[in-house]
Amino acid sequence: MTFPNNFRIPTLDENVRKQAQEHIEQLTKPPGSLGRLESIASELAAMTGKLFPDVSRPGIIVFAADHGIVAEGVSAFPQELTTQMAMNFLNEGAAINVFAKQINAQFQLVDVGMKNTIDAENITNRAIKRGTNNFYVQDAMTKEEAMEALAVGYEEATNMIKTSNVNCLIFGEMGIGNTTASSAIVSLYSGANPLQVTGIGTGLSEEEVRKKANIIQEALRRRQPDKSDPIDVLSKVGGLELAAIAGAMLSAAHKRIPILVDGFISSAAAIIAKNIQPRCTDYMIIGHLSKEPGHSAAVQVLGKKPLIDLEMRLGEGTGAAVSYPILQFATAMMKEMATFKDLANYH
Ligand SMILES: O=C(O)c1ccc[n+]([C@@H]2O[C@H](COP(=O)([O-])O)[C@@H](O)[C@H]2O)c1
Ligand SMILES: Cc1cc2nc[nH]c2cc1C
Repeated sequence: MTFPNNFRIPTLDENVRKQAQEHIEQLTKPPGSLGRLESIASELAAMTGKLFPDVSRPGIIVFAADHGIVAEGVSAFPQELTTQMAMNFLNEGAAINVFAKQINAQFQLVDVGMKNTIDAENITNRAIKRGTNNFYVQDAMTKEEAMEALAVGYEEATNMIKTSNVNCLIFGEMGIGNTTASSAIVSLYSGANPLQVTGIGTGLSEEEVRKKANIIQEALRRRQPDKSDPIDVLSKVGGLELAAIAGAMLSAAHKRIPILVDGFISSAAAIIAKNIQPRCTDYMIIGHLSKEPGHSAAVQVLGKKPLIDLEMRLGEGTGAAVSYPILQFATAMMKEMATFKDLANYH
C-alpha cells in the first residue's frame, strides 16, 4: 500500500463563486447583512462548482492511534484510555456519537495504530503499527509507515465518499498524547516557541504544561524534522492518526468535497496536508477555535478564521460537528430565500 502521488486537486471554480456572489446580492436583505454566511455560501459554491451547493449528507471519520511520547508523562490520562474511548465510540456513548446523530452524519471509526486491537465488526482495523515510538528518544515512525498512514486516511475517505455518497466531511481523532505531537508540528510550521503552542491537552497542571513544552523543544532539537518535507515531519514527531487525517483531507479536496476542520489536532494534520498539496486548504473551513492555545497559531498557518468559539477542547470531530449547522444555514439561504425580483410581484 502506497500513498498516491498522482492525484490532482482542482482549482476553485471562480466563475461559480462570482455567480453565487451575484445571486446573494439579489436576495431580500441589505447587502452583506448575513455577514460570513454569505462568504461561506459563495466559498461552498466555488468548492463544489455548484451555484446552489449541497452539504446535506455529512460524514465523520474518527481515526484512533496511540503515542509513544506518553512515556514522558505528557498527558493527564493513561494510554489505555485511547482503546476504552474507541470502545465507547462503537457503543455510541461518546460526545461525537451524540453530535453525529444530531446532524444525521454517517460515522466510521478507523484504528490506524492503537496499542490494543478491538475485535468488533463496526471498527475498521487498519493499524500500521501498535502506537508510535517515543519521539523524545527516537523517530515516531519510519517514512514508509507515515506514507502508509496517509494512504489509510486517503482510502478511508474515498471509501466513505463512494459508499455513503457524503458531500461534506469531518475528520476527528482519538489518541492520548496527540496534543504533544500536534504542538511539535504547529511550533515547527508557525515558528512559535513550543511554550506558546503547548497547552493542557486532557488536563495538565501549569507546571506539567511547562515540562511538556520543554520535552517538545528538546525533541525538536534531537529529531531535526525538515519542514520542507512533511513526510519527514510526520515520521519524526507525528502521529498515525494525524497522518491519516492529512491523507483523508487530500482525498476530500481531490473530489471537491468541503472539509469541516475540527480542533487543534485536526488543524495540525491540515498543516501537514497543506505542505503536501497546498491547494487542499481551498476545500477547508475551520469549524471551531479550540481552547488549546496553539490552535490560533495553527489556524493562522492555514490562513483561515474559525466559524465559532465555544471554548471546546475535546477533539473527536466534536467542534466541527457543532459548527456544521452553520453550513446548512448558508446553503439554505442560497437556495430558499426570495430575490428582489420576487419582491417586485408584491404591489
Ligand atoms: O481537538 C482539540 O482541540 C483537542 C484539544 C485537547 C485534547 N484533545 C483530545 O485529547 C486527547 C489528547 O490530549 P493529551 O493531553 O493526551 O495530549 C486526544 O484524544 C484529543 O482528541 C483534543
Ligand atoms: C475521556 C476522554 C475523551 C476523549 N475524547 C477525545 N479525547 C479524549 C480524552 C479523554 C480523556
